[in-house]
Parts: sequence; structure tokens; C-alpha cells
Amino acid sequence: MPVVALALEDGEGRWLMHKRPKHKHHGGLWEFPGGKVELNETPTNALVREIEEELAVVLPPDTLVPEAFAQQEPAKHECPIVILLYNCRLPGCDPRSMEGGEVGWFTPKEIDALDKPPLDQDLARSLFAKMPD
Ligand SMILES: Nc1nc2c([nH]c(=O)n2[C@@H]2O[C@H](COP(=O)(O)OP(=O)(O)OP(=O)(O)O)[C@@H](O)[C@H]2O)c(=O)[nH]1
Repeated sequence: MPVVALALEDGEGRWLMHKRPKHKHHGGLWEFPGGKVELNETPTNALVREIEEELAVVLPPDTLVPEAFAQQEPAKHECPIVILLYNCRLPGCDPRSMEGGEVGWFTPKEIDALDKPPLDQDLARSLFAKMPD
């Protein structure tokens, strides 16, 4: 199952993370916002849709840059997922959590310390490994 996620940067060295609502799978953990790609959607169309639903931000598609991906071990799950992470620099945008979670802006060091689902841990490592300290 393809899932898309967003590494949204505020232009000042902080990235947006979303805390999943308690009642959901991985509830209470911090993830890069996003969601499942539906049938007949491209990954970027899915990301624009998910971010508008989840954060009330309309992403200009040409600001999305493919950054990294992470996948589960197929044996452990009935429906293994792969998450495609896109980077986007959008200074001045004002995301609001629309589906019962929380959002916050964090430095790479702060994101490293957040409790995250396994694939978001991998994505954060890939994203920040490419950046100078
Ligand atoms: N971000 C993230 N999602 C993961 C990981 N492992 C895993 O199974 N998932 C699952 O991948 C799916 C991501 O899609 P989603 O964010 O649209 O899911 P959701 O539960 O909010 O929406 P839904 O109500 O449509 O199922 C979720 O079912 C989530 O639990 C992981 O490591 N990181």
C-alpha cells in the first residue's frame, strides 16, 4: 500500500510534525503528515489532497520535491506499506490540525527525540542525514 508524507519546512530550520489522534493505529505518535494514496491518484495528487484535509493547507504541486522512502518488511504485515516522503519549503503557511491530532514545528534534534512510528523514524534519519549540522 503506497502512503505519502510531507516534510514541510518553515524556512527557519524547523519541520512540521503531526501527532496522531489517540484512537488511531500508532495513536499518540508523531509522524510526517500525509496518508494513503487512493486508486487512480498520483502520489503528489494524494499528498495535496491529504494535506488539505488534515492541515487546511493547499500545497502548490510544483513545490513538492521527492526526498526519501521507507518500507516495511513484507513478512510482518498482511499489507506492507511503502511511504514516499516529499520535501516542501513553504515559509509563512499556517497549518491547523483538522482531524483531531496536534501539530508542531520542530528542529531535527527535537524530531529525533519525538516518539514516532517505525517508518517515520527511518524517514527522519534519511531526511536529516543529508543536511549539514
Ligand atoms: N506514518 C506511518 N504510518 C504507518 C507506519 N506503519 C503503518 O502501518 N502505518 C500505517 O499507514 C497508514 C497511513 O495512512 P493514514 O495516515 O491515511 O491512515 P489513517 O489511519 O490516518 O487513515 P484511515 O482512517 O483512512 O485509515 C495508517 O494506517 C498507519 O497506521 C509508520 O511507520 N508510519
